[in-house]
Amino acid sequence: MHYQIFFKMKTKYVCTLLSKRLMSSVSPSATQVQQPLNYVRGQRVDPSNQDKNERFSLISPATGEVIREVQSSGGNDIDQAVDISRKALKSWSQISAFERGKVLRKAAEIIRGRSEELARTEVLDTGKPIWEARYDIQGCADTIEYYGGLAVSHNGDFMKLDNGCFAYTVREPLGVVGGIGAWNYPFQMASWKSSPALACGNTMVFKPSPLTPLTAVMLAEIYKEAGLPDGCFNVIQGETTTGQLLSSHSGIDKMTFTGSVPTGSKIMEACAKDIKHVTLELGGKSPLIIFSDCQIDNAVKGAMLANFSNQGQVCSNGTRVFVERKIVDVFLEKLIARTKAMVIGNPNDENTTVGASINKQQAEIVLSYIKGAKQEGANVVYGGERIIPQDVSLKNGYYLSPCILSDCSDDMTVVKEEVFGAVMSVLTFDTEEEAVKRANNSEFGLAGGVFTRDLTRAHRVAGNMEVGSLYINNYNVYPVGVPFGGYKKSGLGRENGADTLDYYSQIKSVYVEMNDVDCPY
Ligand SMILES: NC(=O)C1=CN([C@@H]2O[C@H](COP(=O)(O)OP(=O)(O)OC[C@H]3O[C@@H](n4cnc5c(N)ncnc54)[C@H](O)[C@@H]3O)[C@@H](O)[C@H]2O)C=CC1
Ligand SMILES: C[N+](C)(C)CCCC(=O)O
Repeated sequence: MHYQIFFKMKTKYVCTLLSKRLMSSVSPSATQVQQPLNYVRGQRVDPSNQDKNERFSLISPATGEVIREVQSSGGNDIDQAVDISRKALKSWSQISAFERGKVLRKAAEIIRGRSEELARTEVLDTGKPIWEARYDIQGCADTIEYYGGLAVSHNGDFMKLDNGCFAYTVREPLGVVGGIGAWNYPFQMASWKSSPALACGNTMVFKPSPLTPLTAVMLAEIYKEAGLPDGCFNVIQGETTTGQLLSSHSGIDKMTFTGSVPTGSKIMEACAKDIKHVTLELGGKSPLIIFSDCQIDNAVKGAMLANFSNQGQVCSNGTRVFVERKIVDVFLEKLIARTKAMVIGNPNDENTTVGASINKQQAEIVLSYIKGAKQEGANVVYGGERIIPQDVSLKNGYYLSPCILSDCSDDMTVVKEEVFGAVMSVLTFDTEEEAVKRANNSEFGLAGGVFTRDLTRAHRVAGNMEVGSLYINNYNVYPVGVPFGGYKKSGLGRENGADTLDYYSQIKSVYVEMNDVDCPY
């Protein structure tokens, strides 16, 4: 479902479904949040890691409060989770794809039934507005259902050869998959990685980001309730060391990762030792080209979707907004007016459109990019400041007003590097050729967009852009089934589409001789 449609539904949904009483009854309870967060052999467990000092604090982005301490998983925990996944692989990989698909489809149904609780927990972890969290959870149910349906269709081929001989191919699972997620879409990362992996008959050990540990383990419980045998999906919590131990573990056959380019590169390096398969969904600095013949209000909305969802913490964000010079003034005027109307505040409030940054450190990175941009000559035409909401309980959260920078140039740091916050750089151009050339002048290639009414131009630009996902007259929509992943340094492999199943399986070719062996010896 598109964001816009979701926005329209939001008001109705709020009025009819979400009385305050219902909201509190589905919010994560303190007891639930305090439960063990590792999940191994079909149950929540605390890590056995002997070093009790290896722990981290879970902090609510909305309030800055410490919610709990989480102990990191160590080598023993990972050995155990990998071992259990290996044992579970034997039977799970032998079950028919139809039966595997049924489990996934059932899990999707359970997610829909628990969506409000999942969304509220995601808000607690991430600080994103509740309507965005609902949208994410709903999308995850769709993805899991989609792979549940697709499981049966992922088959091999048959090849007729000479003299009655033939060959066939079988799609087999890779084995035990290690997954590592980032903090901006925690439930989505666990779902997008586990569902195609499980559909192909793999088992998985998943490590969420230490900033957002709460919902992956809920997914594990949902899978169990849906009939997934114990040991097929395990969750371990931890920081960098735990991630390193997982990605370098010799019992892992494939790593799938979402996060920053430097970490992705380290994971790929760790995988090289054992020639592990790897999927990397990394960062971006995506371009959005707005031509003067566009429907301008749509272009403004598209630029906002490309920059301001999830506090700007989205890998595919179109942060380099190239606007044709003759419409830049009117574009900025409309953009500022709409951005001013955004509501910054408590992510659990229905009307909030800008929640909290994930933490102080990330907010400071964002503010320092804005400061640097000013020093390099950009003009802050709106936002880019820390806002302390009136609600005193939120005073320790990091709330930033969405920032619009004009007068940007391609050589500015803010225009070259991934900021991972709501900072839109507006650049001007005169010709299509120039815009495309400048858009492609980046080490990243995750996504891009074009707004124009000229269909020929739209498709020509789409063809010329060096990106994995291209939007014509919209931005940042992710319908299930449409592959997502990057060109260049933005990654390897694809998620969310049918092709994804190829990245979680390998082909075995079987040759069948129907005659006597013809041998020259
Ligand atoms: N493009 C994207 O999708 C994302 C980009 N980022 C960018 O990355 C910056 C840093 O944020 P982080 O959360 O620290 O991202 P990160 O990429 O360093 O971490 C992501 C995940 O990898 C794990 N990890 C870290 N180092 C590892 C290693 N050497 N081996 C294995 N696993 C490892 C982390 O524990 C986490 O689960 C942000 O400021 C942002 O700019 C962050 C999240 C997502
Ligand atoms: C699919 N999407 C863009 C919503 C999330 C992908 C991961 C990321 O932003 O880090």
